[in-house]
Amino acid sequence: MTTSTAPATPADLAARYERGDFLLATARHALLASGVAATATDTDPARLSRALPGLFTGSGAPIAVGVLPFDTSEGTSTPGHLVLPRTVRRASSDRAAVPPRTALVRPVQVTPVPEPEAHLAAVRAAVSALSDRDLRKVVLARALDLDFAEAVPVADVVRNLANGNPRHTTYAARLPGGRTLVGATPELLLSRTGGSVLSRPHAGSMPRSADPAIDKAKGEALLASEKDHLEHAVVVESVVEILRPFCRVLDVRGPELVSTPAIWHLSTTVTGELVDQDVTALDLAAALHPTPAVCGTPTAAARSLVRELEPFDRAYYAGAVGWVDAAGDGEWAVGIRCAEIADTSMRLYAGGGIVPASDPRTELDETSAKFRTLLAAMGLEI
Ligand SMILES: C=C(O[C@H]1C=CC=C(C(=O)O)[C@@H]1O)C(=O)O
Repeated sequence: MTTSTAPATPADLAARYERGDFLLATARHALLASGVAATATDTDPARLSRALPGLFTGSGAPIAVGVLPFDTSEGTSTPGHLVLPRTVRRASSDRAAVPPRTALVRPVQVTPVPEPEAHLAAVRAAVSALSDRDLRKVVLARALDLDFAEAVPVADVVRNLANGNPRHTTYAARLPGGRTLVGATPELLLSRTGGSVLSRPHAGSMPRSADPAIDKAKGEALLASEKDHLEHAVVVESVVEILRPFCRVLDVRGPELVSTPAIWHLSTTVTGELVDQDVTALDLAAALHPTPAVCGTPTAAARSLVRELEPFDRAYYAGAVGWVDAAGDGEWAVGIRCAEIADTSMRLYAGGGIVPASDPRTELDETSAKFRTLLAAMGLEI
């Protein structure tokens, strides 16, 4: 195992990413992991975590990187997947910088899954199910399949994501079976640095506008929206409730208005001090996941409704992407604004929180805006 200290900027690392590597990068810090010293694959994140000390010792790698799927409940078929890499490069910088952009070929076919009309029907069904089944919130997603005449240039997509989303976390992770998950997420599930934990739940959205005055008004409308504050509060309550037993102090600040290039969001910052230093970043991420930002409340009933209403398996969309080291420190991002790439095709995912006051058309438009993160990286407007 080598940990490179050669000077590099986060932009250099994003530019050096190659298909098969693991990347977690903002314009100010980045981690690039390459090669495979060992892997661990398990549907139970707790078992993955318990296996880690032995894997660290056996492989000599002091860090594990990887993904958790959306569905981590008993009986799920999509496993969490960790890689103990051979090489890890890290970079941080006071000056934000991004790798250059590359022009990409256009897809030969674009297929929404389901069709927009069917998503509208699913949102209506979800709103009814909320009261019938006593749910406070459920997150419903749709997908967009892009087919190309040639292999998708994964590394170029990743560089374009980093170029277009410098304030957010661009990620790429190899999945079991050789596919690649790529995305640029604004949402931090959990980081642990020594005794300090940090979570930045996001929920409540409003598509942005190219017109500055309209854009500003949209942000203000989100900040004033009772429906979005409710959607957001459900997530913060869950994060706080789950972190509280692990932390001796917990500080909650927010919600505040934040933005990606495509969307306004409500975001809250939760910080805490760990009681027990043996609890790792992966343990905490597994305890929090799936938050109501990607699933709903109560979790099990919301997950059942997601399975009933979405015509696809989410796999790693709305999962978690990150790393944990032998000391227990680590960072796990929420796996949204992403696509799964398999050779000549890619599936984009976008979801939104549904509460009793949700309007189906607004929800459809919100998912269209969320697709823009990946579409912009592909140089597409659809
Ligand atoms: C589930 C997604 O976004 C979540 C994160 C931020 C805002 C959200 C919302 O307003 O619905 C979602 O909870 C997604 O982008 O696919």
